[in-house]
Amino acid sequence: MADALIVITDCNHINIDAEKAVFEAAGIPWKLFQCRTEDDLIANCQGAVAACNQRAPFTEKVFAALPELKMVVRYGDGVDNVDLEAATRHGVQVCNVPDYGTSEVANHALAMMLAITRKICQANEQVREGRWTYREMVPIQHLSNMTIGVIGLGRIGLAFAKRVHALGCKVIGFDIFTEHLKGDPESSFIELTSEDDVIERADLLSLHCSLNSQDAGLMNAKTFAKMKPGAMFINVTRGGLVDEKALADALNSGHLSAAALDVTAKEPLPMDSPLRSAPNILITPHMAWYSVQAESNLKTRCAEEAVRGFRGEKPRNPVNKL
Ligand SMILES: NC(=O)c1ccc[n+]([C@@H]2O[C@H](COP(=O)([O-])OP(=O)(O)OC[C@H]3O[C@@H](n4cnc5c(N)ncnc54)[C@H](O)[C@@H]3O)[C@@H](O)[C@H]2O)c1
Ligand SMILES: O=C(O)[C@H](O)[C@H](O)COP(=O)(O)O
Repeated sequence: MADALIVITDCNHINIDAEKAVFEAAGIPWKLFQCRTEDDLIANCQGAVAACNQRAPFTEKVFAALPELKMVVRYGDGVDNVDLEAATRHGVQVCNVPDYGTSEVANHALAMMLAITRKICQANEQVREGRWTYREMVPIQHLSNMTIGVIGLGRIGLAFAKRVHALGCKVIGFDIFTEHLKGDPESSFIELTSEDDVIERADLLSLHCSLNSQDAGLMNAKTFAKMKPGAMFINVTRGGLVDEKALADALNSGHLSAAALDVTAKEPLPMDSPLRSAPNILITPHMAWYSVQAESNLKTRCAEEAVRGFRGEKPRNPVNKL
């Protein structure tokens, strides 16, 4: 039997100094791998009691092959790469690190909104190419004339809504749960309505809902067609929420005037993705969460949770109920 340890299953951060400090202070043996597949996880994680995980897929097959595993902690917020039902069946506690970078992601979505509404990237390209005129950028609308639609009003969606409200925009929103918003004076500026109404009335639609299997393809040819002609679209949440071919078609036809994505269905974005040749699209490499402080907060908290899992202590941020 392999010795008990904590594994980092995969991690593309600049370094793992924060985790190393936490594990060494706790006196717990640990190893770093760069697993991509189920088989990588099964081969490398024997003996692991707790795992820090970035993107590698924890599935039924993986849990069944790792009987000593008691906890998986995601480096991040979303847990869509972990089969929660399978984890629960195998008695594995899944945890995440919520709110390590809420303001970073909301700020990134806001930066994307300002860039696409003010046509900053096109203007920059044009100046570099030697042209000095605003004529190729017309029209640009006054921001406070815009209605911003927000789907998903959790931590990040709400933080984004507050930012755009401060700019004078009208905010309409939809969430499958709204209990936390009722009677909250800080979010009373949001007009809560149906998902369809948000999609149909928004001049700019921004997704902030978590990805559940039933939400896959939430934005598809049908829902993009419902959006106003000339509307804009932002997704900093998960690429799986969007049919990317349908988004490229909506941009190519001019039905949508612009889009900005921080996440794509497959990451890195495949070289043959139709999004690469679509017009008026801004794409960043799943970096909305990043700041020096958010990264350090994320890594330390992820490692501390894994130590609690290793020791059989109560987790701080459980996602599934055992
Ligand atoms: N790009 C990045 O770097 C980055 C960083 C952090 C988080 N994220 C993504 O952002 C998501 C949201 O993060 P959060 O901290 O705000 O989470 P959260 O749990 O606070 O909010 C998610 C909200 O979405 C709602 N929701 C779920 N399904 C929905 C649906 N079909 N329609 C409408 N609302 C729905 C939930 O009720 C909840 O209020 C995460 O799940 C993650 O996928 C991305
Ligand atoms: O660790 C990272 O690279 C990011 O924090 C992480 O992958 C982003 O995950 P999210 O918070 O979007 O679930």
